[in-house]
Amino acid sequence: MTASPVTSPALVLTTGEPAGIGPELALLAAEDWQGLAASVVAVGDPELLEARARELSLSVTLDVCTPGEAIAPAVNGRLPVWPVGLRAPSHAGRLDPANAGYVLETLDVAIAACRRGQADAMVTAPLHKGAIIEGGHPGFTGHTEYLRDACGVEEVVMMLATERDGRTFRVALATTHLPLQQVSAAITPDGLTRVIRVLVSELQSRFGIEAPRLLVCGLNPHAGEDGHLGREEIEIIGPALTRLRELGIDIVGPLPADTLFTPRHLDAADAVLAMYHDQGLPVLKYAGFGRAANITLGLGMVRTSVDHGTALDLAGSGLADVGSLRVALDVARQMATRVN
Ligand SMILES: NC(=O)c1ccc[n+]([C@@H]2O[C@H](COP(=O)([O-])OP(=O)(O)OC[C@H]3O[C@@H](n4cnc5c(N)ncnc54)[C@H](O)[C@@H]3O)[C@@H](O)[C@H]2O)c1
Ligand SMILES: N[C@H](C(=O)O)[C@H](O)COP(=O)(O)O
Repeated sequence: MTASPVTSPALVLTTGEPAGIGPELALLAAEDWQGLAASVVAVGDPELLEARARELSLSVTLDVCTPGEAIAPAVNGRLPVWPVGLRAPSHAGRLDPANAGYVLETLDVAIAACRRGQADAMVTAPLHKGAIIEGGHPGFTGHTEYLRDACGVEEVVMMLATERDGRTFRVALATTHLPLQQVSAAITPDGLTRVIRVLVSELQSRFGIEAPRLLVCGLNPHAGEDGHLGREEIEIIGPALTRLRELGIDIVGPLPADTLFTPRHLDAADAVLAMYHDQGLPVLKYAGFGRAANITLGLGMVRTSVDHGTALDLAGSGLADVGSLRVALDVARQMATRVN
């Protein structure tokens, strides 16, 4: 059955780590939605949000409502909220792992709303992974993996996107949140094949790119220097890409990562696949920090997030930049408008 396009999607926005900048960014976005053609509801503790609005003299009225009510179109100066109660009092800049369950509950509420079709997309403000782990969830590594498990899918892909010289610059990751020491072992032919299939399929269905061209990074310096500086390119990455090319996927690589991120290569590509977090994301964030969105592909629903973390050093100061949250909201709106 062909899905019908949604013209003004409903977005559910989780407000993230309560001691971080997430709550104030949700309020800042709501002060002026900048014409966002969507309905939006935030998920979080209303008293916390009220307190942050007061402390920062933000002119936002909270409308506390329940998930039973329809999500209302975004109106400047108003923030509808589905209430979730803090587990412990929260102070800007001071983490308390006792609130780990609160943060995860906000995610569960948003996931449930998307899965039952009440929301068309979820947008997440930053959480603090360490606080969740210390709060009794030792296996937690990030939204991406939590959402993968909650949605019951085998593979998801983290992709960050920003605008660069009038084009969209996208960087996806073959591996996400794991120690560097474990990266090489985590790169397998099957894993790479699954990641690239998800990436290609979602670039087609969610972004309307009929035949995406991918650039794939090598893992080692100079893509292994013909095996003299590492053999993953010869034994794992290269053969996996060859098989995918035989299936008709347009892939270039493995290329040396140090020179892949130059206009000559990037201008002809729809996305870059980096082998690990800090191979790809520093480049993307250098190009567009504060103007990028983090997108989880392969969930069967739309999820976007900001390009930054909890910024505990800025929480409560009013100095945090709301730019990336605005981009994350708008990318979610666009994705939910294209496919639902
Ligand atoms: N989407 C997410 O949930 C997400 C994304 C990235 C990091 N994190 C988590 O956030 C926590 C802190 O991570 P970190 O310290 O590496 O990165 P961070 O992004 O919180 O902070 C890095 C630097 O960027 C600045 N910064 C961040 N957001 C900003 C904003 N909106 N405006 C202006 N300056 C901003 C901070 O002040 C700090 O100097 C970690 O637990 C990390 O895992 C979460
Ligand atoms: N890797 C992300 C970044 O650097 O922006 C960040 O840690 C958030 O990841 P999740 O969306 O999985 O929490």
